[in-house]
Amino acid sequence: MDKLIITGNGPLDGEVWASGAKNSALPILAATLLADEPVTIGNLPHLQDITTTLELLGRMGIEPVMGEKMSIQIDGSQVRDSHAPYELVKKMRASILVLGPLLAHFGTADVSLPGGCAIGSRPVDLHIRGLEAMGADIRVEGGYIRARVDGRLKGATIFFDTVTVTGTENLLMAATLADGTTTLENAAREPEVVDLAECLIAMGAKISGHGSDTIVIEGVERLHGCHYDVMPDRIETGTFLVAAAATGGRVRVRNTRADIMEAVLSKLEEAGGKITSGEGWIELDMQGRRPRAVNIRTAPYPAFPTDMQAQFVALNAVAEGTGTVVETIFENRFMHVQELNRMGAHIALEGNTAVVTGVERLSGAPVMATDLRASASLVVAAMVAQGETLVDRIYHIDRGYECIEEKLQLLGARIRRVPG
Ligand SMILES: CC(=O)N[C@H]1[C@@H](OP(=O)(O)OP(=O)(O)OC[C@H]2O[C@@H](n3ccc(=O)[nH]c3=O)[C@H](O)[C@@H]2O)O[C@H](CO)[C@@H](O)[C@@H]1O
Ligand SMILES: C=C(OP(=O)(O)O)C(=O)O
Repeated sequence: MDKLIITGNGPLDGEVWASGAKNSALPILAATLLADEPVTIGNLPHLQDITTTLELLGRMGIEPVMGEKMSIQIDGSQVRDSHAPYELVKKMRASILVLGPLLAHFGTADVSLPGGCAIGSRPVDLHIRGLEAMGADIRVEGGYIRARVDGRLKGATIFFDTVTVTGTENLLMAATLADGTTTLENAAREPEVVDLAECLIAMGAKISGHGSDTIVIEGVERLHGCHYDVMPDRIETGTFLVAAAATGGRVRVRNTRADIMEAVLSKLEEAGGKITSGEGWIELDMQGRRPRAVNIRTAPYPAFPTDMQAQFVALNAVAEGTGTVVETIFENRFMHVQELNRMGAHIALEGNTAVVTGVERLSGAPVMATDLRASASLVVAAMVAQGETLVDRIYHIDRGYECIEEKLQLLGARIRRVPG
Protein backbone atom coordinates (compact mmCIF):
# COMPACT_ATOMS: atom_id res chain seq x y z
CA MET A 1 0.00 0.00 0.00
CA ASP A 2 1.41 3.39 -1.01
CA LYS A 3 2.08 5.98 1.69
CA LEU A 4 2.64 9.72 1.69
CA ILE A 5 5.54 11.29 3.57
CA ILE A 6 4.98 14.96 4.33
CA THR A 7 7.22 17.44 6.13
CA GLY A 8 5.83 20.81 7.26
CA ASN A 9 7.46 23.44 5.04
CA GLY A 10 5.87 26.80 5.80
CA PRO A 11 3.17 28.66 3.83
CA LEU A 12 1.94 27.23 0.52
CA ASP A 13 2.36 29.68 -2.34
CA GLY A 14 1.44 29.40 -6.01
CA GLU A 15 -1.11 28.24 -8.54
CA VAL A 16 -2.78 24.91 -9.06
CA TRP A 17 -5.62 23.71 -11.27
CA ALA A 18 -8.81 21.92 -10.24
CA SER A 19 -9.67 18.65 -11.96
CA GLY A 20 -13.11 17.61 -13.15
CA ALA A 21 -15.49 16.80 -10.28
CA LYS A 22 -15.49 13.18 -9.15
CA ASN A 23 -19.07 13.41 -7.91
CA SER A 24 -20.22 14.77 -11.24
CA ALA A 25 -18.13 12.47 -13.44
CA LEU A 26 -19.45 9.31 -11.75
CA PRO A 27 -23.19 9.90 -12.41
CA ILE A 28 -22.42 11.26 -15.88
CA LEU A 29 -20.50 8.09 -16.79
CA ALA A 30 -23.51 6.07 -15.55
CA ALA A 31 -25.82 8.26 -17.62
CA THR A 32 -24.08 7.19 -20.84
CA LEU A 33 -25.86 3.83 -20.33
CA LEU A 34 -29.12 5.57 -21.23
CA ALA A 35 -28.14 6.55 -24.77
CA ASP A 36 -28.17 4.36 -27.84
CA GLU A 37 -25.34 6.29 -29.43
CA PRO A 38 -21.79 7.08 -28.30
CA VAL A 39 -21.50 9.86 -25.68
CA THR A 40 -18.17 11.66 -25.21
CA ILE A 41 -17.33 12.93 -21.74
CA GLY A 42 -14.54 15.50 -21.33
CA ASN A 43 -12.63 16.91 -18.32
CA LEU A 44 -12.72 13.54 -16.58
CA PRO A 45 -10.47 13.44 -13.53
CA HIS A 46 -7.75 10.79 -13.46
CA LEU A 47 -8.92 8.99 -10.33
CA GLN A 48 -9.25 5.47 -8.99
CA ASP A 49 -13.06 5.84 -8.87
CA ILE A 50 -13.14 6.64 -12.60
CA THR A 51 -11.01 3.57 -13.35
CA THR A 52 -13.39 1.46 -11.24
CA THR A 53 -16.39 2.85 -13.15
CA LEU A 54 -14.77 2.09 -16.50
CA GLU A 55 -14.04 -1.44 -15.28
CA LEU A 56 -17.70 -1.76 -14.26
CA LEU A 57 -18.89 -0.57 -17.68
CA GLY A 58 -16.38 -2.95 -19.27
CA ARG A 59 -17.94 -5.91 -17.42
CA MET A 60 -21.26 -4.92 -19.02
CA GLY A 61 -19.75 -5.21 -22.50
CA ILE A 62 -18.77 -1.59 -23.10
CA GLU A 63 -15.41 -0.79 -24.66
CA PRO A 64 -14.62 2.82 -23.70
CA VAL A 65 -12.60 4.74 -26.30
CA MET A 66 -10.03 7.18 -24.90
CA GLY A 67 -9.97 10.58 -26.60
CA GLU A 68 -7.91 13.75 -26.25
CA LYS A 69 -7.63 15.85 -23.08
CA MET A 70 -9.01 13.27 -20.64
CA SER A 71 -12.11 12.53 -22.69
CA ILE A 72 -13.73 9.12 -23.08
CA GLN A 73 -16.35 7.92 -25.53
CA ILE A 74 -18.88 5.39 -24.28
CA ASP A 75 -21.47 3.60 -26.35
CA GLY A 76 -24.40 2.48 -24.16
CA SER A 77 -25.77 0.30 -26.98
CA GLN A 78 -22.86 -2.13 -26.36
CA VAL A 79 -24.36 -3.33 -23.05
CA ARG A 80 -24.70 -7.13 -23.03
CA ASP A 81 -24.96 -7.79 -19.29
CA SER A 82 -26.69 -5.50 -16.77
CA HIS A 83 -24.91 -6.79 -13.71
CA ALA A 84 -22.77 -4.79 -11.23
CA PRO A 85 -20.77 -7.33 -9.20
CA TYR A 86 -19.93 -7.07 -5.50
CA GLU A 87 -16.17 -6.98 -6.04
CA LEU A 88 -16.49 -3.63 -7.87
CA VAL A 89 -19.39 -2.14 -5.88
CA LYS A 90 -17.52 -2.75 -2.61
CA LYS A 91 -14.64 -0.63 -3.94
CA MET A 92 -16.93 2.25 -4.84
CA ARG A 93 -20.41 2.90 -3.48
CA ALA A 94 -21.25 5.19 -6.39
CA SER A 95 -21.60 2.00 -8.52
CA ILE A 96 -25.24 2.13 -7.34
CA LEU A 97 -25.65 4.88 -9.97
CA VAL A 98 -25.90 2.27 -12.75
CA LEU A 99 -29.15 0.91 -11.25
CA GLY A 100 -31.52 3.57 -12.63
CA PRO A 101 -30.00 3.82 -16.13
CA LEU A 102 -29.77 0.02 -16.65
CA LEU A 103 -33.35 -0.53 -15.55
CA ALA A 104 -34.73 2.36 -17.61
CA HIS A 105 -32.86 1.41 -20.80
CA PHE A 106 -32.69 -2.39 -20.66
CA GLY A 107 -35.55 -3.29 -18.28
CA THR A 108 -33.27 -5.28 -15.99
CA ALA A 109 -30.49 -4.59 -13.47
CA ASP A 110 -28.67 -6.73 -10.90
CA VAL A 111 -26.59 -4.45 -8.73
CA SER A 112 -24.79 -5.50 -5.59
CA LEU A 113 -25.97 -3.70 -2.43
CA PRO A 114 -23.20 -1.26 -1.51
CA GLY A 115 -23.39 -1.83 2.26
CA GLY A 116 -22.01 0.60 4.83
CA CYS A 117 -18.64 2.29 4.82
CA ALA A 118 -16.26 4.08 7.17
CA ILE A 119 -18.40 7.24 7.34
CA GLY A 120 -21.80 5.67 8.04
CA SER A 121 -24.40 3.04 7.18
CA ARG A 122 -25.48 4.78 3.94
CA PRO A 123 -28.62 2.81 2.99
CA VAL A 124 -30.11 2.96 -0.55
CA ASP A 125 -33.75 2.41 0.44
CA LEU A 126 -34.86 5.68 -1.16
CA HIS A 127 -33.35 4.68 -4.53
CA ILE A 128 -35.23 1.38 -4.37
CA ARG A 129 -38.54 2.87 -3.20
CA GLY A 130 -38.44 5.51 -5.93
CA LEU A 131 -37.88 2.94 -8.68
CA GLU A 132 -40.70 0.80 -7.26
CA ALA A 133 -43.00 3.84 -7.40
CA MET A 134 -42.10 4.00 -11.10
CA GLY A 135 -43.35 0.44 -11.64
CA ALA A 136 -40.18 -1.60 -11.11
CA ASP A 137 -40.34 -5.01 -9.50
CA ILE A 138 -37.43 -5.11 -7.05
CA ARG A 139 -36.19 -7.96 -4.90
CA VAL A 140 -33.21 -7.78 -2.60
CA GLU A 141 -31.61 -11.22 -2.34
CA GLY A 142 -28.16 -12.65 -1.90
CA GLY A 143 -26.75 -9.16 -1.34
CA TYR A 144 -28.05 -7.99 -4.72
CA ILE A 145 -30.75 -5.58 -5.83
CA ARG A 146 -32.58 -7.40 -8.63
CA ALA A 147 -34.77 -4.97 -10.52
CA ARG A 148 -37.04 -5.68 -13.48
CA VAL A 149 -39.67 -3.77 -15.43
CA ASP A 150 -41.97 -4.91 -18.21
CA GLY A 151 -41.72 -2.32 -20.95
CA ARG A 152 -40.94 1.22 -19.79
CA LEU A 153 -40.84 2.65 -16.27
CA LYS A 154 -43.80 4.92 -15.54
CA GLY A 155 -43.62 8.55 -14.52
CA ALA A 156 -44.48 9.16 -10.83
CA THR A 157 -44.34 11.80 -8.13
CA ILE A 158 -41.63 10.89 -5.65
CA PHE A 159 -40.97 12.64 -2.34
CA PHE A 160 -37.59 11.98 -0.72
CA ASP A 161 -37.84 11.72 3.10
CA THR A 162 -34.15 12.64 3.27
CA VAL A 163 -32.23 14.71 0.77
CA THR A 164 -30.06 12.22 -1.12
CA VAL A 165 -27.59 13.14 -3.84
CA THR A 166 -27.10 9.80 -5.61
CA GLY A 167 -30.75 8.91 -4.88
CA THR A 168 -31.87 12.03 -6.75
CA GLU A 169 -29.40 11.24 -9.55
CA ASN A 170 -30.53 7.61 -9.92
CA LEU A 171 -34.21 8.54 -10.20
CA LEU A 172 -33.47 11.55 -12.42
CA MET A 173 -31.65 9.27 -14.87
CA ALA A 174 -34.34 6.56 -14.72
CA ALA A 175 -37.10 9.12 -15.33
CA THR A 176 -35.58 10.41 -18.57
CA LEU A 177 -36.70 7.22 -20.41
CA ALA A 178 -39.94 6.64 -18.43
CA ASP A 179 -43.40 6.82 -19.91
CA GLY A 180 -44.90 10.12 -18.71
CA THR A 181 -43.83 12.82 -16.28
CA THR A 182 -41.86 12.29 -13.07
CA THR A 183 -41.65 14.88 -10.30
CA LEU A 184 -38.87 14.57 -7.73
CA GLU A 185 -39.72 16.48 -4.54
CA ASN A 186 -37.24 17.37 -1.79
CA ALA A 187 -34.59 16.60 -4.41
CA ALA A 188 -30.89 17.32 -3.87
CA ARG A 189 -29.79 20.74 -5.18
CA GLU A 190 -26.06 19.97 -5.34
CA PRO A 191 -24.21 21.45 -8.35
CA GLU A 192 -23.27 17.90 -9.39
CA VAL A 193 -27.00 17.06 -9.76
CA VAL A 194 -27.33 20.14 -11.97
CA ASP A 195 -24.30 19.08 -14.04
CA LEU A 196 -25.82 15.62 -14.55
CA ALA A 197 -29.15 17.17 -15.58
CA GLU A 198 -27.37 19.43 -18.10
CA CYS A 199 -25.58 16.41 -19.57
CA LEU A 200 -28.89 14.50 -19.83
CA ILE A 201 -30.47 17.52 -21.55
CA ALA A 202 -27.57 17.52 -24.04
CA MET A 203 -28.49 13.85 -24.67
CA GLY A 204 -32.08 14.86 -25.46
CA ALA A 205 -33.78 14.56 -22.03
CA LYS A 206 -36.56 16.97 -21.00
CA ILE A 207 -35.79 18.23 -17.51
CA SER A 208 -36.70 21.39 -15.61
CA GLY A 209 -36.23 22.61 -12.05
CA HIS A 210 -32.74 21.09 -11.51
CA GLY A 211 -30.93 23.16 -8.91
CA SER A 212 -34.20 23.59 -7.00
CA ASP A 213 -35.79 21.00 -4.69
CA THR A 214 -38.41 20.05 -7.29
CA ILE A 215 -37.20 18.48 -10.52
CA VAL A 216 -39.67 17.65 -13.30
CA ILE A 217 -38.72 15.13 -15.97
CA GLU A 218 -40.84 14.41 -19.03
CA GLY A 219 -39.82 10.98 -20.29
CA VAL A 220 -38.65 10.58 -23.89
CA GLU A 221 -38.39 7.40 -26.02
CA ARG A 222 -34.65 7.54 -26.57
CA LEU A 223 -31.55 9.55 -25.74
CA HIS A 224 -28.85 10.33 -28.28
CA GLY A 225 -25.10 10.95 -28.25
CA CYS A 226 -23.43 14.23 -27.26
CA HIS A 227 -20.16 15.73 -26.01
CA TYR A 228 -20.22 17.00 -22.43
CA ASP A 229 -17.47 18.42 -20.19
CA VAL A 230 -17.61 17.63 -16.47
CA MET A 231 -17.70 20.66 -14.13
CA PRO A 232 -14.72 21.51 -11.87
CA ASP A 233 -14.34 19.78 -8.51
CA ARG A 234 -15.51 22.16 -5.78
CA ILE A 235 -14.32 19.84 -2.99
CA GLU A 236 -10.80 19.53 -4.42
CA THR A 237 -10.79 23.33 -4.89
CA GLY A 238 -11.91 23.84 -1.29
CA THR A 239 -9.23 21.45 -0.03
CA PHE A 240 -6.45 23.49 -1.70
CA LEU A 241 -7.88 26.71 -0.26
CA VAL A 242 -8.04 25.19 3.24
CA ALA A 243 -4.42 24.06 2.84
CA ALA A 244 -3.47 27.65 1.97
CA ALA A 245 -5.37 28.97 4.99
CA ALA A 246 -3.90 26.42 7.42
CA THR A 247 -0.32 27.17 6.32
CA GLY A 248 -0.80 30.97 6.29
CA GLY A 249 -0.12 30.95 2.55
CA ARG A 250 -1.48 32.20 -0.77
CA VAL A 251 -2.96 29.83 -3.36
CA ARG A 252 -4.77 30.53 -6.59
CA VAL A 253 -6.90 27.66 -7.95
CA ARG A 254 -7.57 27.75 -11.70
CA ASN A 255 -10.18 25.90 -13.84
CA THR A 256 -12.69 26.26 -11.03
CA ARG A 257 -15.88 28.12 -10.07
CA ALA A 258 -16.55 30.43 -7.12
CA ASP A 259 -20.34 30.61 -7.64
CA ILE A 260 -20.93 27.06 -6.33
CA MET A 261 -18.73 27.44 -3.23
CA GLU A 262 -20.37 30.21 -1.23
CA ALA A 263 -20.70 28.37 2.10
CA VAL A 264 -17.06 27.24 2.03
CA LEU A 265 -15.66 30.58 0.84
CA SER A 266 -17.55 32.53 3.49
CA LYS A 267 -16.14 30.25 6.23
CA LEU A 268 -12.64 30.73 4.82
CA GLU A 269 -13.14 34.50 4.96
CA GLU A 270 -14.36 34.19 8.54
CA ALA A 271 -11.14 32.27 9.24
CA GLY A 272 -9.20 35.32 8.05
CA GLY A 273 -8.55 34.48 4.40
CA LYS A 274 -8.63 37.27 1.84
CA ILE A 275 -10.60 35.76 -1.05
CA THR A 276 -10.61 37.09 -4.58
CA SER A 277 -12.08 35.40 -7.63
CA GLY A 278 -12.54 35.93 -11.35
CA GLU A 279 -13.55 33.99 -14.45
CA GLY A 280 -12.45 30.41 -13.68
CA TRP A 281 -10.21 31.12 -10.65
CA ILE A 282 -10.30 31.66 -6.88
CA GLU A 283 -7.43 32.92 -4.72
CA LEU A 284 -7.02 32.77 -0.97
CA ASP A 285 -4.32 34.88 0.69
CA MET A 286 -3.72 34.56 4.44
CA GLN A 287 -0.93 37.16 4.30
CA GLY A 288 1.11 35.04 6.69
CA ARG A 289 -1.53 35.14 9.44
CA ARG A 290 -2.67 32.26 11.59
CA PRO A 291 -6.31 31.29 10.85
CA ARG A 292 -9.14 31.94 13.32
CA ALA A 293 -11.29 28.98 14.37
CA VAL A 294 -14.76 28.79 12.76
CA ASN A 295 -18.01 27.02 13.63
CA ILE A 296 -19.35 24.62 10.99
CA ARG A 297 -22.61 22.73 10.56
CA THR A 298 -22.86 20.39 7.58
CA ALA A 299 -26.13 20.13 5.62
CA PRO A 300 -27.28 19.58 2.02
CA TYR A 301 -26.37 22.21 -0.60
CA PRO A 302 -26.36 25.21 -0.52
CA ALA A 303 -25.29 24.79 3.12
CA PHE A 304 -21.81 23.70 4.18
CA PRO A 305 -20.81 20.37 2.49
CA THR A 306 -20.02 17.31 4.60
CA ASP A 307 -17.22 16.55 2.10
CA MET A 308 -15.33 19.64 3.43
CA GLN A 309 -15.91 18.93 7.14
CA ALA A 310 -12.71 16.96 7.81
CA GLN A 311 -10.52 19.58 6.12
CA PHE A 312 -12.05 22.34 8.31
CA VAL A 313 -11.45 20.23 11.44
CA ALA A 314 -7.75 20.22 10.44
CA LEU A 315 -7.88 23.99 9.84
CA ASN A 316 -9.46 24.62 13.26
CA ALA A 317 -6.85 22.34 14.84
CA VAL A 318 -4.14 24.94 14.14
CA ALA A 319 -6.33 28.05 14.38
CA GLU A 320 -6.62 30.69 17.07
CA GLY A 321 -9.57 29.97 19.37
CA THR A 322 -12.13 27.17 19.51
CA GLY A 323 -14.44 26.03 16.70
CA THR A 324 -17.44 23.71 16.93
CA VAL A 325 -18.04 21.35 14.02
CA VAL A 326 -21.42 19.60 13.75
CA GLU A 327 -21.86 16.75 11.26
CA THR A 328 -25.53 16.25 10.37
CA ILE A 329 -25.29 14.04 7.23
CA PHE A 330 -23.25 10.97 8.19
CA GLU A 331 -23.27 9.37 11.65
CA ASN A 332 -19.62 8.34 11.74
CA ARG A 333 -17.69 10.95 9.82
CA PHE A 334 -15.12 11.85 12.48
CA MET A 335 -12.54 9.10 12.03
CA HIS A 336 -9.90 11.78 11.35
CA VAL A 337 -10.28 13.18 14.88
CA GLN A 338 -8.34 10.37 16.58
CA GLU A 339 -5.55 10.66 14.05
CA LEU A 340 -5.36 14.46 14.33
CA ASN A 341 -5.20 14.13 18.12
CA ARG A 342 -2.23 11.79 17.65
CA MET A 343 -0.55 14.73 15.90
CA GLY A 344 -1.12 16.92 18.96
CA ALA A 345 -4.54 18.41 18.12
CA HIS A 346 -7.03 19.20 20.90
CA ILE A 347 -10.34 17.86 19.65
CA ALA A 348 -13.12 16.63 21.92
CA LEU A 349 -15.78 14.52 20.29
CA GLU A 350 -19.30 14.16 21.58
CA GLY A 351 -21.92 12.54 19.37
CA ASN A 352 -22.07 14.43 16.10
CA THR A 353 -20.07 17.40 17.41
CA ALA A 354 -16.34 18.02 17.48
CA VAL A 355 -15.05 20.87 19.63
CA VAL A 356 -11.68 21.87 18.25
CA THR A 357 -9.32 24.06 20.26
CA GLY A 358 -6.51 25.29 18.06
CA VAL A 359 -2.88 24.67 19.01
CA GLU A 360 0.13 26.70 17.80
CA ARG A 361 1.78 23.69 16.24
CA LEU A 362 0.98 20.06 15.45
CA SER A 363 3.73 17.47 15.41
CA GLY A 364 4.38 14.93 12.67
CA ALA A 365 3.39 11.31 13.39
CA PRO A 366 2.52 8.12 11.55
CA VAL A 367 -1.23 8.30 10.84
CA MET A 368 -3.82 6.18 9.07
CA ALA A 369 -6.22 7.42 6.39
CA THR A 370 -9.68 5.95 6.99
CA ASP A 371 -11.72 7.52 4.20
CA LEU A 372 -11.34 9.98 1.38
CA ARG A 373 -11.79 13.36 3.09
CA ALA A 374 -10.26 12.13 6.36
CA SER A 375 -7.12 11.50 4.29
CA ALA A 376 -7.24 15.05 2.92
CA SER A 377 -7.49 16.46 6.46
CA LEU A 378 -4.40 14.49 7.52
CA VAL A 379 -2.46 15.83 4.54
CA VAL A 380 -3.48 19.41 5.44
CA ALA A 381 -2.47 18.85 9.08
CA ALA A 382 0.85 17.31 8.05
CA MET A 383 1.75 20.39 6.01
CA VAL A 384 1.57 22.56 9.16
CA ALA A 385 3.08 20.02 11.53
CA GLN A 386 6.60 20.13 12.86
CA GLY A 387 8.60 17.22 11.46
CA GLU A 388 7.59 14.30 9.32
CA THR A 389 4.16 12.70 8.97
CA LEU A 390 3.62 9.36 7.29
CA VAL A 391 0.07 8.93 5.97
CA ASP A 392 -0.78 5.26 5.45
CA ARG A 393 -3.61 3.74 3.34
CA ILE A 394 -3.63 6.55 0.82
CA TYR A 395 -5.65 4.50 -1.66
CA HIS A 396 -8.52 6.44 -0.09
CA ILE A 397 -7.09 9.76 -1.25
CA ASP A 398 -6.47 8.40 -4.76
CA ARG A 399 -10.23 7.81 -5.06
CA GLY A 400 -10.83 11.55 -5.10
CA TYR A 401 -7.68 13.65 -5.59
CA GLU A 402 -5.87 13.63 -8.94
CA CYS A 403 -2.05 13.82 -8.67
CA ILE A 404 -2.32 15.06 -5.09
CA GLU A 405 1.41 15.07 -4.38
CA GLU A 406 2.37 16.71 -7.71
CA LYS A 407 -0.21 19.47 -7.22
CA LEU A 408 0.88 20.18 -3.65
CA GLN A 409 4.55 20.11 -4.65
CA LEU A 410 3.74 22.89 -7.16
CA LEU A 411 2.60 24.96 -4.17
CA GLY A 412 5.83 24.33 -2.27
CA ALA A 413 4.78 21.42 -0.07
CA ARG A 414 7.35 18.77 0.85
CA ILE A 415 5.37 15.66 0.03
CA ARG A 416 6.32 12.41 -1.63
CA ARG A 417 4.76 9.04 -2.28
CA VAL A 418 6.49 5.86 -1.22
CA PRO A 419 5.31 2.54 -2.60
CA GLY A 420 4.48 0.01 0.11
C1 LIG B 1 -20.69 9.93 -5.37
C2 LIG B 1 -21.30 11.06 -4.60
O1 LIG B 1 -21.91 11.94 -5.14
N1 LIG B 1 -21.09 11.03 -3.28
C3 LIG B 1 -21.61 12.11 -2.46
C4 LIG B 1 -23.07 11.83 -2.14
O2 LIG B 1 -23.13 10.56 -1.48
P1 LIG B 1 -24.53 9.85 -1.33
O3 LIG B 1 -25.39 10.20 -2.48
O4 LIG B 1 -24.24 8.41 -1.07
O5 LIG B 1 -25.10 10.52 -0.03
P2 LIG B 1 -26.63 10.86 0.21
O6 LIG B 1 -26.90 12.27 -0.21
O7 LIG B 1 -27.46 9.80 -0.41
O8 LIG B 1 -26.74 10.73 1.79
C5 LIG B 1 -27.35 11.71 2.60
C6 LIG B 1 -28.00 11.06 3.77
O9 LIG B 1 -29.15 10.33 3.34
C7 LIG B 1 -29.14 9.01 3.84
N2 LIG B 1 -29.82 8.14 2.84
C8 LIG B 1 -29.44 8.20 1.54
C9 LIG B 1 -30.05 7.39 0.59
C10 LIG B 1 -31.07 6.51 0.99
O10 LIG B 1 -31.65 5.75 0.20
N3 LIG B 1 -31.42 6.49 2.30
C11 LIG B 1 -30.82 7.28 3.24
O11 LIG B 1 -31.17 7.23 4.42
C12 LIG B 1 -27.65 8.70 4.01
O12 LIG B 1 -27.41 7.64 4.91
C13 LIG B 1 -27.12 10.03 4.52
O13 LIG B 1 -27.34 10.14 5.89
O14 LIG B 1 -23.58 12.85 -1.29
C14 LIG B 1 -22.92 12.95 -0.03
C15 LIG B 1 -23.63 14.04 0.76
O15 LIG B 1 -23.43 15.27 0.17
C16 LIG B 1 -21.44 13.23 -0.24
O16 LIG B 1 -20.79 13.15 1.01
C17 LIG B 1 -20.80 12.22 -1.18
O17 LIG B 1 -19.51 12.64 -1.53
C1 LIG C 1 -17.92 10.46 0.53
C2 LIG C 1 -17.42 10.73 -0.68
O1 LIG C 1 -17.54 9.95 -1.77
P1 LIG C 1 -18.38 8.61 -1.96
O2 LIG C 1 -19.83 8.94 -1.88
O3 LIG C 1 -18.00 8.20 -3.35
O4 LIG C 1 -17.95 7.65 -0.89
C3 LIG C 1 -16.67 11.99 -0.93
O5 LIG C 1 -16.46 12.32 -2.12
O6 LIG C 1 -16.24 12.65 0.03
